[in-house]
Amino acid sequence: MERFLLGCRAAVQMKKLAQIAVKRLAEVQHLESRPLHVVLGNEACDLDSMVSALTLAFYLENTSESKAAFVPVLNIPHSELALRGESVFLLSELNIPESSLIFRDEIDLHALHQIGQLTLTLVDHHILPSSDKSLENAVTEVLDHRPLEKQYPHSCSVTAELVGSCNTLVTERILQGKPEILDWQTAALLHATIILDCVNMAPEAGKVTPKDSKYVAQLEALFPDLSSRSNIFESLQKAKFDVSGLTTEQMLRKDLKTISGDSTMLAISAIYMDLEVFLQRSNLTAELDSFCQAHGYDALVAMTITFNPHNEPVRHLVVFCPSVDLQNTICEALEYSHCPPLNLTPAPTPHPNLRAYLQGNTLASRKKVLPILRDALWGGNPGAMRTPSGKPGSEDCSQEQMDDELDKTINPLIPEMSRDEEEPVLPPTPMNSLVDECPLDRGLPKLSAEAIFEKCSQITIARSSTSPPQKKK
Ligand SMILES: Nc1ncnc2c1ncn2[C@@H]1O[C@H](COP(=O)(O)OP(=O)(O)OP(=O)(O)OP(=O)(O)O)[C@@H](O)[C@H]1O
Ligand SMILES: [Mn+2]
Ligand SMILES: [Mn+2]
Repeated sequence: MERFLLGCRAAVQMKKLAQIAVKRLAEVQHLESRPLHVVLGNEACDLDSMVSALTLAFYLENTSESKAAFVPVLNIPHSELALRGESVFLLSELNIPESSLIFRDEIDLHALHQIGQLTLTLVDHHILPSSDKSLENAVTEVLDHRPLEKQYPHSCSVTAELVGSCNTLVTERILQGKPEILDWQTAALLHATIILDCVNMAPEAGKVTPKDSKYVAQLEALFPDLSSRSNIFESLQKAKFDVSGLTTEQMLRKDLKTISGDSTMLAISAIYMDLEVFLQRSNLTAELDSFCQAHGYDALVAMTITFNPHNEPVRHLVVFCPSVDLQNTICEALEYSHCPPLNLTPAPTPHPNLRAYLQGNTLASRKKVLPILRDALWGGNPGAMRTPSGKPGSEDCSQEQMDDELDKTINPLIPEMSRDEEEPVLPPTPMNSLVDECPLDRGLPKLSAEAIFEKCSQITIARSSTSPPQKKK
């Protein structure tokens, strides 16, 4: 009897499995017929890029009439997520499994584009690196928070607004479009990212704008049990700046952008440590040299940032370049830049291939330094500078821009200086980085459409199964 009963059970189990398989097959076939609309962040894949891709794809999937399947793709290899401590921390705090995410080395965008199954929304950037140039005509939407450096056809919807965080623009889109889809987990992702990008909404950091503050307040009004801003900022900042255990190569890759001139490729890495500590790293020059050789970079600019006892940023610039001529071109461009002036003071270094400076203008982050370097690579004449679209970009600095720069540098020092109320305090004009080399040419995709479907359904399951997750103990 027992054998008979076990047989019945097996038959029923098999039946159930067969039904699931048929259902899955139907779903996959359905997906197979649905083109993919990928929401893609930038190649540095900082928290702003990751979260704006996740949340905008979520919004589009829940509101769009298009029959496309909307999928967020993190524009880095899966293996590189671990270098982004703040992202790993936030995903774990919000119970979003890393396995539910889709990374650039797990999906072949070019192959999908070739069979006409791809449309793209770019978030937190709007210029594709040369290795992705052929994807340009798949771009149907841009959502970015730096000045536009490239025109897209009218059929492409472009939102570019100089706010502190791209996620402010995503939050605005959701709250104006379909606020009811916003769940606690998605709100927490948006809220935390805007707070980190805007340095805890501190005006003296020069990032936050009225729109960032407005939407952080709206998220808090809708979800009063979101964590406190200082808790969020401190834990994300700590995770972001924790570079313990990273090799020099990993530190260089952790927050990297690249630009290219005629035949020159330059990497710019944000380094979250003090200059002195960085220069004392063992074998530094050899490490920098092999990093550049391995990736075909002709020079590397490391932008270090730490904080003094008053918690103010201290910035240094390090220029590594074996070619004396190119090193002089880069250093002169940085030293003589006036838009913005970097106020550089040379600092001692252990090696002739290395030049270092203390950067007096502590508001000038990579968004400001990158255009100076790009001009230098294009022959130092802003008019000659070419954005990837081949259009000359104007890097000339108008008088009011220079006054504006001066303003930004002086204002935080004299808080009582009245700000023109209706004039919103804009963050330093972030410039898009002309990423030339996509650091992701790592061979063919590993996921078929079914596996992508599997991942997407995991995301759905992960989302639907979570009420506001209890904070981890
Ligand atoms: N004033 C500050 N106080 C505390 N933390 C600060 C302050 N300014 C920056 N940070 C922290 O350092 C990280 C890097 O900031 P950044 O160098 O200004 O650059 P960014 O990442 O905001 O923007 P970029 O100019 O690099 O543009 P992208 O190329 O990244 O698009 C900040 O995240 C903050 O934690
Ligand atoms: Mn951003
Ligand atoms: Mn950055």
